[in-house]
Amino acid sequence: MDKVRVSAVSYTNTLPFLNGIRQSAVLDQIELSLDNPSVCAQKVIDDKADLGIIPIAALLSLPQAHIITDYCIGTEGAVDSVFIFSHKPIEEIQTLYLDQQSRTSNGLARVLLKHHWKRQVKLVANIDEADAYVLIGDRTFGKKYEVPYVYDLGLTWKEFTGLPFAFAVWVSKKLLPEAFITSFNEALKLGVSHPEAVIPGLPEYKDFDYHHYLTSSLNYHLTAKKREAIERYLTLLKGLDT
Ligand SMILES: C=C(O[C@@H]1C=C(C(=O)O)C=C[C@H]1O)C(=O)O
Repeated sequence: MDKVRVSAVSYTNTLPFLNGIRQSAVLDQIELSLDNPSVCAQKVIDDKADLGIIPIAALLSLPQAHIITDYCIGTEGAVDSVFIFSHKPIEEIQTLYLDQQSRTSNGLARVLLKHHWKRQVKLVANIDEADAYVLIGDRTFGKKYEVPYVYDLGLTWKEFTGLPFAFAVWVSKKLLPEAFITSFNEALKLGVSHPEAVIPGLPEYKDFDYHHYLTSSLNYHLTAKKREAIERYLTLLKGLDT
């Protein structure tokens, strides 16, 4: 079998998965690249990767997608790395700047603004012109104490729907061999069973607790409730364009 080209997210949230993969024999069967989430999605869409952990928003562009593992980048509430940061209270914002590295959270911000906060905002191409902006991943670490108004989108989704959330799932366009899928899933299982193992050596951020982030804020299990959340989110996202 040719090596399976895998695109994984280059953020701290994915390190537990990578740790499991690196301890597994499946490592020899893959060619790994690390990309921001938007690029992960594009690589799978363009057949430049066979498997990726891709933003769920991109599932709308991948009708033939197979979600192939029991794991995701998810949360049961506050995720602590997906935010709308704002100069004003959310009730007053008129303009929003989206994160160029994100697909899911950009959509989530738009869904929540419309349906939860009942706001109509204009998307702007320049962050300096925006009342508020979406930011995801490591670039948010420690920043929530520096910005006047901060909205955690995992928490807001939970308040809106009562559901947990999955931001990204492992997806292939073509069905991969069963034996490979089993080994890959086992490797991920190993990695997420000790998420705190990746902490030593990570850069420190003021006011940011990796242990809490990796073991409590993030939740890697793709449960039935998270699958329900994905369906709900995709329906709401599709409705935004009509
Ligand atoms: C929790 C996160 O989940 C992510 C958010 C994504 C998105 O908005 O498209 C995609 C993958 C994940 O990295 C995060 O990046 O902080």
